[in-house]
Amino acid sequence: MENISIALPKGRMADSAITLFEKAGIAENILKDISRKLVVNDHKNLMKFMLVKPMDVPTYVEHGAADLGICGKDILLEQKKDCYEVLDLKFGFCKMVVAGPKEAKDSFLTNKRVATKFPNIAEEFFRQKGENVEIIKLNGSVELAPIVGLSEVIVDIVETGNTLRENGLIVIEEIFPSSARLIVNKASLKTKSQRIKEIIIKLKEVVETFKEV
Ligand SMILES: Nc1ncnc2c1ncn2[C@@H]1O[C@H](COP(=O)(O)OP(=O)(O)OP(=O)(O)O)[C@@H](O)[C@H]1O
Ligand SMILES: O=P(O)(O)OC[C@H]1O[C@H](OP(=O)(O)OP(=O)(O)O)[C@H](O)[C@@H]1O
Repeated sequence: MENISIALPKGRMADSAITLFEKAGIAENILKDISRKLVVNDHKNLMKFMLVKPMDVPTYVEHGAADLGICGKDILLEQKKDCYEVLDLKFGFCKMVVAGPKEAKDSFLTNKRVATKFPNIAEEFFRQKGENVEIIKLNGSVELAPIVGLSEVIVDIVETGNTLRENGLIVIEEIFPSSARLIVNKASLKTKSQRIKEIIIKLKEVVETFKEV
């Protein structure tokens, strides 16, 4: 039987991703060992789990350092890496939006400045609308940008809307909904086809069971 390696996202998606594999019976108890250790081997099931930054998951999978990975649809659309997206895992729900102060909704600005962690998504969104914008790449706390005059609007993730509210911003336009996805290395799907398909089927069963509850 071949060894299978899986890149899981650190951060807010980690618990749900780990629980999913445990519920599917793919990894038993092994994942509780993940704390500061970045790779955990389940020798019994010939599985290797690695914990990486969410933004790095597609890189590990594209290069084949991981056969499978879990990350948000937002990251897949931003990076457009060369791997297969095979399953919507139905957690990590959020929305990609354009947001800003109320005034920004009503005014049409030329050469608007857009602060974002997602420069490619933002660029493509405004290009399709025929709007000329300047993209300002940030790595976090994006809601600060319009407050301090770094940008007129932002393109960012919204879930509860609390961060926008607390910073006096509103949603101006929705771009797309996002949730966690299972991705697969293209070559692995051919060379380790049987094991990978078994894993996909087991995860799908868990995802569908949760949906019915
Ligand atoms: N507020 C949120 N609520 C629900 N899902 C979110 C939220 N923010 C982000 N997500 C989803 O979870 C994924 C991982 O987000 P997380 O904040 O853990 O990592 P990150 O954005 O790369 O930040 P960091 O730089 O802190 O690692 C995102 O790609 C997105 O799909
Ligand atoms: O609608 P809410 O439920 O308030 O969630 C939205 C916030 O969550 C994410 O930020 P994160 O917590 O990842 O921090 P960051 O600013 O460092 O990216 C996102 O970028 C928003 O800022």
